[in-house]
Amino acid sequence: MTSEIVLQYFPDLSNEQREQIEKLPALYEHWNSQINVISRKDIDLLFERHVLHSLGIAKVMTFLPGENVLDVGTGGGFPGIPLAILFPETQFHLVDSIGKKIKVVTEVAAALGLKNVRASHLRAEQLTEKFDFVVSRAVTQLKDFYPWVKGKFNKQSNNKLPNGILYLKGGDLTQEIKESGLSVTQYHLKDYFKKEFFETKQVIYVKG
Ligand SMILES: C[S@@+](CC[C@H](N)C(=O)[O-])C[C@H]1O[C@@H](n2cnc3c(N)ncnc32)[C@H](O)[C@@H]1O
Repeated sequence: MTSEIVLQYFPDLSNEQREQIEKLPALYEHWNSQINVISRKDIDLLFERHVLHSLGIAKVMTFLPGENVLDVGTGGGFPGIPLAILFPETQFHLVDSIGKKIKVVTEVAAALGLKNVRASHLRAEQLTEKFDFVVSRAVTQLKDFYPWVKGKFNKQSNNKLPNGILYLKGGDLTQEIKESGLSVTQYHLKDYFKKEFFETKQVIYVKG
């Protein structure tokens, strides 16, 4: 397994970032054997299906130094860990309602020396802090997700999009978007990544 596919689309990574990315397979193989956070068949495709997919958010948004980003339902750390590697000066708070997943995230972040990651065992609804952006993948439908994070955004926006949600989704989202009643912007990852896996994958942006 090689990190080539990540470097192909993110050629400007520093040596430290490359080293952190290259450490991921061994770390996830180790932790996945104890606590299942990635499906077994996906471990072989870690760079494409998890790391590069998570970094799809970075094709839509460049987080700024000092900004705060929440990853809701991070599981083993996706998309939060790859994004924290890419944006070392942005603060990431990774939360999950299952404690053993947070154990994996905490261990992986420590092994990578990531100083900008905090991981907490809690439900998103319990959070009282405010964030600039909320990221997520594979947690729940937009109509259920939005109320969890509503009102948790800093008022001041400094990026090309106002503070809000950047959610990784796939497949036909027509019904889901309609049911949510939200005004969304869809970014198609096939415009950035030329692999079949990304054919229907999107980043969904919702203003906070
Ligand atoms: C299918 S997993 C996805 C994990 C990760 N985001 C990924 O894409 O690999 C969904 C995760 O969301 C977590 N979750 C579900 N509802 C949640 C909530 N209200 N607050 C925090 N985490 C939640 C679950 O515990 C689970 O780990």
